[in-house]
Amino acid sequence: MTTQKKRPLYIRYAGPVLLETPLLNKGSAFTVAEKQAFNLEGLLPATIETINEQAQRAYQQFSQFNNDLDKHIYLRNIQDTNETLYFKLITSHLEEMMPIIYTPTVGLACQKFSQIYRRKRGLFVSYPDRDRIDDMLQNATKQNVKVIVVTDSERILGLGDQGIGGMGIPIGKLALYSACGGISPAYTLPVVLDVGTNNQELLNDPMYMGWREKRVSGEEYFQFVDEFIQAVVRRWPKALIQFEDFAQANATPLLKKYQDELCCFNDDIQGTAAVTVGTLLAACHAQGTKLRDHRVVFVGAGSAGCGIAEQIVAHMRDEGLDEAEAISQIYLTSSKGLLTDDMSVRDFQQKFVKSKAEVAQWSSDGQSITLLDLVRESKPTILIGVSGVAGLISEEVVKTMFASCPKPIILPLSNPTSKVEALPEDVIRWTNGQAIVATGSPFDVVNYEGKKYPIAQCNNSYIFPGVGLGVIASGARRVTEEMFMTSSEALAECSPLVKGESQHLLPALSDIREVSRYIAIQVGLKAMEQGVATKVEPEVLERAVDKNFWLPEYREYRRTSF
Ligand SMILES: NC(=O)c1ccc[n+]([C@@H]2O[C@H](COP(=O)([O-])OP(=O)(O)OC[C@H]3O[C@@H](n4cnc5c(N)ncnc54)[C@H](O)[C@@H]3O)[C@@H](O)[C@H]2O)c1
Ligand SMILES: O=C(O)C[C@H](O)C(=O)O
Ligand SMILES: [Mg+2]
Repeated sequence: MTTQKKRPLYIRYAGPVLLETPLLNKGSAFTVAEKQAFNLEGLLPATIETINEQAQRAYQQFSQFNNDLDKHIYLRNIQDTNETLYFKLITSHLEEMMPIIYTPTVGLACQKFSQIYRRKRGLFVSYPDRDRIDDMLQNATKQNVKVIVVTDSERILGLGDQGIGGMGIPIGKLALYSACGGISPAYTLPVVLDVGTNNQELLNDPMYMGWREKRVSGEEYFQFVDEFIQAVVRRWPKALIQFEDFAQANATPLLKKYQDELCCFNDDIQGTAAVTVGTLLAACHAQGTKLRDHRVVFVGAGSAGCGIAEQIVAHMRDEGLDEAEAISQIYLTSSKGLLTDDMSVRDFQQKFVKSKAEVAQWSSDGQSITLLDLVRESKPTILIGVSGVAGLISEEVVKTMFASCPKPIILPLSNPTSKVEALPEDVIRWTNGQAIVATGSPFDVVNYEGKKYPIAQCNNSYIFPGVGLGVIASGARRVTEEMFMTSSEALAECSPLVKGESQHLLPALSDIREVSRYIAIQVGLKAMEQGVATKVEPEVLERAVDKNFWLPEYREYRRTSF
């Protein structure tokens, strides 16, 4: 990545207001000349520090907290007072701090959102204020918004309905847009749509800060979301909108409604599919297999499960199977067992249901076909957990799979850590060290019989920052399925295992910015090929990626004349 000296910024704030503006505040790094020009004399200690010195102090303070939620609160406080320093700090310690600002700690921060609330960040768009959404967007502290992450908080990770507490997720995702995808925090806006909550604990909690009503649903809900979307289109017509952590019943309908009309995507459906297929492509490469050689069982048939299944089908087709053959190798289970044609299922699950007549004899109790029945009978080579339920991938399930598959690929992807379908160390032990394992939340290396097994974090955070950068740099007006497929392939190409560099399935976090840049260029090229980009020259795209890649360094300030 090339770094260029940035032009000075012309600033119209001064004095305490400048110090209270997180995008502009430099704290002890204001120079003598700036202190004079911006009425800061006397407001700061005498020593002028570099951003590295500031980050050193902040890291020392961070290290003094001994629980992750306190560390999270501390980092969020830096983010709300000095965004440049925040990104300097977290990008210098990404491996240590990503689990604090993002999954899994962000889950707890969402659950405790009203209790730990400190300062404003993002937009709270509440249902009772629905006739004033345009005004709210005018109030946003960011004027030139390029990426919005929006949630209605109904399915926060595997933790269910968190009311306005779900705001923690858009904040965390957008922090990664800047830290991993180089998108300036000046361009990002986290939004929570407050349509009430069905979480009775929150409704009973006197501290709860959201609209204290049951969730709005049905037509009124979709109309409200549409009012928000149309207001965004009026204010920032080119902004990329990422839908995040919507419940299963709304996630797919919203995506279908808007994906051909706006520049938008659903991260849980499409981002998750892309990172999972990227991980599977890397695993296949390690085994010398193709995706089309595999039989895949899903534990969970919701947004993530069906999104991944669709993209696996698309890749199997690219590898020569026809659609029906590809679908026949994929099995989805919900809490009622294998999806079969005698069940009532959602539209997006329909194509994956199996004929009950053909599989009825698989059932051991003559009724539903449980996960164990399915694994015993279908003999999968890949098992993917996206249920949000801890422990579903049991010892018996794994050992049954292993009995007919000597090199199983097992991905317990549910977040946060407390919801993981199986612990990696157990899976490694139950398969005598033969399984390839990746999880959604971060896990330590597993030591088994003297050997070390690194556990890849198969999380959509490997995908959305690069996709976002590619969309911005190419000026894409839509985010297509093919752009996501390209992002999976680009991620797999960056796998250290594929490159023969190490046993790691996915790249190290220390390389994530280079990986995002590579994904961005491939995604931008795909957008051009498909005619949805405004830039059309590959060299122009590469330059735009580098030009858009924001790095956390202070810029020189000059005073605007009023
Ligand atoms: N690693 C990642 O990047 C990533 C991305 C997206 C989602 N996820 C995780 O995946 C989980 C599910 O997300 P989603 O958006 O698909 O949710 P969802 O609510 O749309 O789907 C959950 C599915 O699990 C099924 N389920 C519930 N109990 C079950 C049981 N006992 N047996 C089998 N299936 C059961 C439900 O029927 C449903 O089909 C969450 O925990 C989320 O954190 C991880
Ligand atoms: O937020 C994450 O860590 C991944 C994913 O979007 C999820 O909902 O679990
Ligand atoms: Mg999510």
